[in-house]
Amino acid sequence: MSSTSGPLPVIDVSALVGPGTPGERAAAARRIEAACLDSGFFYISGHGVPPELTTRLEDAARRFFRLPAEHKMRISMERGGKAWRGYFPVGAELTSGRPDLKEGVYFGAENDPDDPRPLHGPNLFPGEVPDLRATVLAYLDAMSGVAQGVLRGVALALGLEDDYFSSGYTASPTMLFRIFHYPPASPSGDEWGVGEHTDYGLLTLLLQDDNAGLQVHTSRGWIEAPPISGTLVCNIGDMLDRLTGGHYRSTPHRVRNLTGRSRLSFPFFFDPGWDCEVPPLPSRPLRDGGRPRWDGQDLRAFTGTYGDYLMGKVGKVFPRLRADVLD
Ligand SMILES: O=C(O)CCC(=O)C(=O)O
Ligand SMILES: [Fe+2]
Repeated sequence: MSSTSGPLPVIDVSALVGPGTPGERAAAARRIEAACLDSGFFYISGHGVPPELTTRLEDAARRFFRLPAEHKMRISMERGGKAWRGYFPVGAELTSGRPDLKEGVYFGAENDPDDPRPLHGPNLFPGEVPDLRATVLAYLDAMSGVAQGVLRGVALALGLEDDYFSSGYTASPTMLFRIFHYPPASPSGDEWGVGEHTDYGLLTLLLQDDNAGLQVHTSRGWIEAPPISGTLVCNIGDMLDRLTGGHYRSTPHRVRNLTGRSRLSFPFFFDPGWDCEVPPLPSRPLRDGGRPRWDGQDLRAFTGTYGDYLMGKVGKVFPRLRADVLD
């Protein structure tokens, strides 16, 4: 249960996200590679997202969570149906089989109402916080540019063309975005804001307010990933772990808010296209001989598309919504 403090690297990605010389890009890629081989978690600076956009987002999110419960329920996930968008109250999501001590709103790319794919469709925005819509959509747009830049670095690190992801797996990415509010946890209880899990896709980019709570399970034990102003926490998901034969780690993490204050976080998930299969790269032998990972799952054994993989996970974390999404 204990966690020790241990710094994760802060990597300047400006040369990958914006203009950069081949030398600068290669240097950033080497730092990303070292972090991916180690814990699979790092901070990024130089991402170019305007601070006023993140301030606006935080401010609008705070106003939303302060609304009376019945107002928040006007955009409840039940109304989002198979698009899997909208608000869920504290206790409705079960990340690792137990209710999480958090409430939140699920968003994604703004899709057509007739999009036949599960988890695709229009977002639900609250009428009471009218600026949230434009702010979330601007933030999604900014994040997809940052994610393509970080993946350019990952591609270079893997010895691939720098557009390997942007012209392939993420040419038409699956993008999900959430805003979470973690009420303070009781220091004597054993409630988790988010239970231990790994993320499902390629990359997660996490904005945190100034309250700590995120913990990462590295080979040196559980360490904290506290907020660092102006940075985002970046971690890799199961699909990048699978693609690299386990060389890049999709590392378990969890959240416990012991600050005594309300914590807000904003994870953005940048994942392969819905219909993409993500087989391991041919040139990579399995790390540790393909030893099963923390949860006993063998990522290599899965067959199917990223959409299939994601749907398998969704049914577990939102059992009540499963019928909506799966029928
Ligand atoms: O809120 C956080 O700090 C992390 C959230 C997270 O791990 C997730 O949504 O996958
Ligand atoms: Fe996560």
